[in-house]
Amino acid sequence: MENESRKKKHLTFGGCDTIALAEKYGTPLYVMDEQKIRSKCREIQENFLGKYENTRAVYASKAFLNMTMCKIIESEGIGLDVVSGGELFTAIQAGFPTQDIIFHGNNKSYEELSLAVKYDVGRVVVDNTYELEMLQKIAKSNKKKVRILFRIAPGIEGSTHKYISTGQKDSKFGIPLAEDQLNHVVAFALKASHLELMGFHFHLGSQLFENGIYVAALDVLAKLMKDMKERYGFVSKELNAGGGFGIFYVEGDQPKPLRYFTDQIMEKVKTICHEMGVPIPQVIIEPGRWMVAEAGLTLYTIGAIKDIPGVRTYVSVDGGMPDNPRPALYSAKYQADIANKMNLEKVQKITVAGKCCETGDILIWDLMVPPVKSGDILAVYNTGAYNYSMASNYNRLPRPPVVLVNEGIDHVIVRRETYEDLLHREEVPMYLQKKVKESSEII
Ligand SMILES: Cc1ncc(COP(=O)(O)O)c(C=O)c1O
Ligand SMILES: N[C@@H](CCCC[NH3+])C(=O)O
Repeated sequence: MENESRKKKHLTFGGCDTIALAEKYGTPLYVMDEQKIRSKCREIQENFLGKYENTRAVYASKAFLNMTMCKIIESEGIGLDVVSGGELFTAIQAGFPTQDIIFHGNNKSYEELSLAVKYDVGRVVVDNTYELEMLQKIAKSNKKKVRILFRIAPGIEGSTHKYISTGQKDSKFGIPLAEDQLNHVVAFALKASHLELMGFHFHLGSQLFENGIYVAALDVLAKLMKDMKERYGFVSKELNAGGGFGIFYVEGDQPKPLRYFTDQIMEKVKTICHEMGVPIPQVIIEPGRWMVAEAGLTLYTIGAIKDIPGVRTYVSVDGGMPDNPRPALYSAKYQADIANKMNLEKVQKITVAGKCCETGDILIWDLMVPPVKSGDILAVYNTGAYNYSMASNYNRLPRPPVVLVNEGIDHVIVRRETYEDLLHREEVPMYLQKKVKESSEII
């Protein structure tokens, strides 16, 4: 009976009572639902990998990465996109098959590329000439042949926040569509003894809802592929259309099923190849947010409540911009509920503030909730992407743990940071450690 009433009042997630999770692990707490991640993987299998021949999907691990996530992704037959030595190291430590890893980034270092070459990463997506020349040298000294794609900047802009738009001409990512630059890199790669050019890549941006921009970018790529075929006889074996598929955060967001994007991409690629008289290359997608955002929930405890009559009610939680910098960075919006009052009517408008010394540390403006009290638990939805992975220790706040829930069972996959962790890498120079002289020594 008591269980039933808890169930009615409490939010459940991944088969777990969120209030019980908050009591067990404390707050703030990231909760990830394994089944939700796996169902996205299955959607990819059914609507893309299983539907079209010669296709590949990699998960953009910058959205949410740890060794457990590597294991889940590997078990679902999906590859991994990494953008740094740290992400690559995590995947290697988790035993992820390195041939299924694609390495991205606009400024990969010598050390990062060396790690990629040493561990036989499947593809390196080369972003610029500097990297191209360095990679050839590293591959040569390791006596290995590295398979590469070129990332191009197609000059196509999606409708999203400008900080997460990447396909436009004026972008730090990708090789510009300038004939001399393109010819230079392609000619270099085709001659390079230790590189094998497989094709091209673009990534238009994040939280995108329209498939038309993928088609427009493929039109740009078609022209490039024709030029390269005519000039060098080079025919792309691979074409990577990036990620960016949008998800639902708040009213107004209109997410589409994966096939809305992938069917259109495949149809366009087929048409282009038919017109060019070349075989259809392997088509690759790299979703990040779409795979994990909805699988995540963040739990907070409500502390101070400040009512400014006639203005607004600030309700402060025990986390904020360090565990979710997205509202401060991109004016991102979220929905939330009071997890211990799910059966009550929403009659009060509040603004959810974080606990940092920043006026901009506001998680949600104007949220309708039931009458709220200090000690209530706030659950913020769809925080699975770019929250844990972008978390910081601002104001010396220890980062929250990540608990994986799966049909009623919970496991800690990342433990909570401690104050000791915060001091872990610190050293005080010897000269500052000297004690102040005793007064008897001075006089
Ligand atoms: C190269 C590349 N691929 C894939 C992604 C994944 O993007 P999203 O999380 O929006 O799917 C990103 C991030 O924007 C990216 O930079
Ligand atoms: N960090 C961004 C997404 C960046 C995607 C990578 N290029 C976000 O939270 O929306």
